[in-house]
Amino acid sequence: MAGSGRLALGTLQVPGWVRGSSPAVLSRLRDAAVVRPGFLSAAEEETLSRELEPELRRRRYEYDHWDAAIHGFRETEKSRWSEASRAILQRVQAAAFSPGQTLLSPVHVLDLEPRGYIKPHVDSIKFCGATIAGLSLLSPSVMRLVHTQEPGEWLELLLEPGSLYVLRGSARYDFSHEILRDEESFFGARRVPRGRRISVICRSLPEGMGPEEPGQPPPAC
Ligand SMILES: O=C(O)CCC(=O)C(=O)O
Ligand SMILES: [Fe+2]
Ligand SMILES: [Mn+2]
Repeated sequence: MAGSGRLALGTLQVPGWVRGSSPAVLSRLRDAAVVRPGFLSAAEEETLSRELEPELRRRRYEYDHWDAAIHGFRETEKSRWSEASRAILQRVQAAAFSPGQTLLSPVHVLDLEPRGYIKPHVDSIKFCGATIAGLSLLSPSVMRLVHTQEPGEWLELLLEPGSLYVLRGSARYDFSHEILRDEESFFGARRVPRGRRISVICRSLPEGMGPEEPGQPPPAC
């Protein structure tokens, strides 16, 4: 629907950037899988990509063995940020996490090349808490969530550059998430051509884990 960006499904208002297998799933995950398009201003997108580019460029894209979750990527765990980027990350924290949640302190930065993609996985419950929040830069992509016990239950999120997504609770624990490869990158009938995509991902620590002893998150966390 032009203008409102929302589609009425019965009484349920579904934003134009979320699709699901049924109104029941959409309704159930309404607060658990959230996308905020345009969360970043153009200037903020520029701030982040400018800061990340030199660090990422030093690394090589990896094409891991057959069972790895992520293909065609390079990544870094970043602890030191410019003041401007810290302000952006503070906004992510305020928008996605509750005051009681402690965040994993290095922020995960993932650079997917145009052919790169992420296979379905659930982030390790040992190292990551109930909330995952990600900023997308450069290229749009489609994130698909599939229920781990009921494969007919799914949700798709359209992640435009500058958007923020949040997965929490059931969307984080009961559904796998993946980023579709270019050949499969459709949001319904709409083709979403994949270019290089950078994501900046904040995660809460598992409950009961203090910030001093976060352990070493595995690469797929
Ligand atoms: O790139 C993203 O937004 C998600 C990355 C992801 O799923 C992970 O690193 O576990
Ligand atoms: Fe993940
Ligand atoms: Mn990861």
